[in-house]
Amino acid sequence: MTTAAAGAAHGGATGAALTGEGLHREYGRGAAAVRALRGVSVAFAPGTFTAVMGPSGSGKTTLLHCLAGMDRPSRGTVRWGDTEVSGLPERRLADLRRTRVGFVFQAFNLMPAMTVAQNVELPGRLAGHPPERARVREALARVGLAGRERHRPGQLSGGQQQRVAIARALVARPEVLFADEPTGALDRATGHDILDLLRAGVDEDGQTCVMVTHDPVAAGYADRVLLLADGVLVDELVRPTAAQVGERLSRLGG
Ligand SMILES: Nc1ncnc2c1ncn2[C@@H]1O[C@H](COP(=O)(O)OP(=O)(O)OP(=O)(O)O)[C@@H](O)[C@H]1O
Repeated sequence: MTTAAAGAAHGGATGAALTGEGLHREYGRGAAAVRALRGVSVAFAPGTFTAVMGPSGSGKTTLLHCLAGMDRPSRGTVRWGDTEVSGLPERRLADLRRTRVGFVFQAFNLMPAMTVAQNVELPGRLAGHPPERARVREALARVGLAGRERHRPGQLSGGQQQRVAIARALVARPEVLFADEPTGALDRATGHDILDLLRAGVDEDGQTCVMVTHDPVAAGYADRVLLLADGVLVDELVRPTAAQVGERLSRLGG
């Protein structure tokens, strides 16, 4: 399957892999209320890599969590392909989340007492659907960790641990991979390896990837950069250089 065909297979009627429409997210009430998102509408085409940037507190993580079904918008809708997920009951949402989206965090969030293979299997096992051994091996090979199945996270470098986390996120073959500062805990060279890996997933497998980052160089790996300020989408840059991103970001005070 070509990248375009793989991507199209993941899209909904609108052609988008993921859409957020009129997203608002308020925390707290009354005078103490924080309006983290104030009407964000955005669509992500299948097989594209998008970076979300903006000053600290602009709502990047809140947006990612709402789009990934880890948090619920106060208003607005989220769709994965054609499926509207923002109004689903928690259990149904949890089931869908397990198969349709993957999430990678800055802190790799691996279980130190478990082997690499057990970590990759864990989300499926907890949900009562452990992935087949061959799938786990394949996911680890895809991130360059073939043969490391029996190692413990503590025996791996930070970059290798993040690769395990990516394999864990990809083993269920999700339509969208979300990453929140995936290189934030890594040195620059290791960070580039991880970004190369995310980029290859998009180019070679048709993966749709949405990544929050503070780093203009990391954003330079994306096809598109969304800029948030004060809970509002203020700009969109297509295939920007790191210098363009840095310049635009500094104008926003980021
Ligand atoms: N659980 C919460 N309760 C109350 N306020 C929250 C909560 N989570 C986030 N906020 C507030 O919502 C706003 C947006 O936060 P968010 O973490 O989405 O921003 P961000 O752009 O990801 O920030 P950073 O770059 O610093 O990680 C901030 O003002 C934050 O303090």
